Amino acid sequence: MHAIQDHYPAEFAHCYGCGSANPHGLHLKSFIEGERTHARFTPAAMYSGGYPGNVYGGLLASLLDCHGTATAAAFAYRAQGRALGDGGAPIRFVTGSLKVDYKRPTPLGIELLIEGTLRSLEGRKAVIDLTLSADGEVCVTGEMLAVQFVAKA
Ligand SMILES: CCCCC/C=C\C/C=C\C/C=C\C/C=C\CCCC(=O)SCCNC(=O)CCNC(=O)[C@H](O)C(C)(C)COP(=O)(O)OP(=O)(O)OC[C@H]1O[C@@H](n2cnc3c(N)ncnc32)[C@H](O)[C@@H]1OP(=O)(O)O
Repeated sequence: MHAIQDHYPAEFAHCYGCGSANPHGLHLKSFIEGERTHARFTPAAMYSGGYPGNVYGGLLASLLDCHGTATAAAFAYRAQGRALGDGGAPIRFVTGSLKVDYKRPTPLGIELLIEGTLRSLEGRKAVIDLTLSADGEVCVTGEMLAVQFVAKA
C-alpha cells in the first residue's frame, strides 16, 4: 500500500519529517483508512528527551507536523473526489499552526502510533486532530491548522 507521502512530487520530497529524498530525515509514512489516518514510528535512543528513557518533545511535534499535513492533503483529495497521485495538480498543505499537549512521558524504543482525524475543511483551511500513543496510551495530542499551499506567481 502506498503512503500519502509516496504521492508527493519529487520537488516536495525533501521534508525532514517525511521526505523520501532526505537521507537524514525521519521518513514518516502516513496512511488513510476510513475516517482516520495513521503512521508508525519507533524512536531510536538518539531521540532521548530531558530524562532517560523518554522521547524528546520536539521530535514528537515533528511527527505530528508531518502526519497532520499529510492528513489534510488526503482528506482534501477525498473531498474533491480525487485519488491521491491521480496525476492532476497536487493538493499540498503547510502547517499554519500546531498546538501540542504533552499528556504523559513518551517511552523510547517502542513503536508509536500517530493518528489523525479531520475536524473541518473549509476553503484552504483544514483543522486536524492528532494523537500519539505508546502501548495503547495517548501520550501527546495535537491540533493543527493546515493551510493549502498555493504557489505565488
Ligand atoms: C512554507 C512554504 C515553503 C514552501 C513550501 C512549498 C511547497 C509546499 C507544498 C507542499 C508541501 C509538501 C509536503 C509537505 C510535507 C511536509 C510538511 C511538513 C509540515 C511543515 O513543516 S510546513 C512548514 C512550516 N510552515 C510554514 O513554514 C508556513 C509558513 N506560513 C505561510 O507560508 C503562510 O502564512 C500560510 C501559507 C500558512 C498562509 O499564508 P497565505 O498568504 O497563503 O494565506 P493567508 O494568510 O490568507 O491564510 C489563509 C487562511 O488561513 C488562516 N491562517 C493562516 N495562518 C494561521 C495561523 N497561524 N493561525 C490561524 N489562522 C491562520 C488565515 O487567517 C486565513 O483564513 P481566512 O481565509 O479565513 O481569512
